[in-house]
Amino acid sequence: MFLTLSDLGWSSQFAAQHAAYPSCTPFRITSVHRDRLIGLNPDGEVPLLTLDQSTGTYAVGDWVLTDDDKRVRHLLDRRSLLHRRAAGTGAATQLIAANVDVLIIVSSCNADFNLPRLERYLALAHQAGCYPVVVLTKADKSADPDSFTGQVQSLDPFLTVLAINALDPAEVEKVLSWCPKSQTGALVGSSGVGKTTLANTMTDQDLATSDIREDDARGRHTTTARALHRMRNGGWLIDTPGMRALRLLDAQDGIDDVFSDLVELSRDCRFSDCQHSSEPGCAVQKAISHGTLDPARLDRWRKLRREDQRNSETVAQSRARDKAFGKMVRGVMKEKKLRNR
Ligand SMILES: Nc1nc2c(ncn2[C@@H]2O[C@H](COP(=O)(O)OP(=O)(O)OP(=O)(O)O)[C@@H](O)[C@H]2O)c(=O)[nH]1
Ligand SMILES: [Zn+2]
Repeated sequence: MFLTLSDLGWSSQFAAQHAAYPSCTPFRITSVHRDRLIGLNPDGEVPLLTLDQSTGTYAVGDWVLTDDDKRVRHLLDRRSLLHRRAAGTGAATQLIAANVDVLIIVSSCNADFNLPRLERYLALAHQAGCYPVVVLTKADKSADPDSFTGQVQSLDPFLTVLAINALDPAEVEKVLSWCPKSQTGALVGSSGVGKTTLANTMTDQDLATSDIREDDARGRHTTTARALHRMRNGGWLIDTPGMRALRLLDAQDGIDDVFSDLVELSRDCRFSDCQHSSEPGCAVQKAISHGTLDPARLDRWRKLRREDQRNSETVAQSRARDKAFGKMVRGVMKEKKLRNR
């Protein structure tokens, strides 16, 4: 199949950056490995090397410019970026995907349905710069799917919300229409909500078995998961293990976008640092007492902001917090011992 650069998501924004380095060749990154990248362009898919042999600053979906030896010379400015805190270790961030146009937030019309979780993903989409589309799967199993879409729509009347049966290609068309030809989508959501089912229907493939076999630097066969998949309609779908474990990071602005009604309200509070609990002149509490604001929404806003602050702490900050906590615990133990004497 012949693909042009624009089929791959190339746009005037990238072309303008390429113009400064006309002798370089553009590639879209389809997977990132420890020592090399895999790039795709109209001539096919090839391994690319970076100048310092590290790949941590690149993400699937990135556009890069290479020299004639297939070495990456330039990383083009991203339209959007999804990242997360690296698992287990301190505060290092891990890039998950770049240049994602549409973040498909998947939940289902059953026990998984959970508004706070949807708000978290919406904040993530806003922060990353992606257009959010909420897809509620298993509509065929629910007696009243409209009640679920209604709840999501109550978060934001302009939000795109689709309730579908992810196994039915005709219904999945509705999702595809929000991620048309040459646009890039990514799926997020909890385990079991139907991401794999949806991804398979969108790509007409069995993604679980679409790994690529290639020879690594030492000539061994390795099997790696392909991360950028072409969809039925000519769009692209990014599916990586990291995508499935996204947490909020530095998402203050994204959270405030999702809770813009609360941000607006708090501008009317008497104190600029109002915590909206029992301060006099609090516009948020006033809205709650007038019944125009659901107090649960205020709780969810607070909780998300706390979660984001905690995830965005630097290593030094989290050590200081642990140290302070240890000190507090030791103090309590000491006091207890003294009392028990
Ligand atoms: N009836 C019905 N079943 C669905 C639908 N979507 C998913 N399923 C079923 O739900 C189960 C879980 O779906 P998966 O696609 O594996 O879920 P997942 O989100 O990929 O889960 P992880 O792989 O754990 O992340 C499978 O048995 C699917 O066949 C739907 O819209 N309708
Ligand atoms: Zn207030």
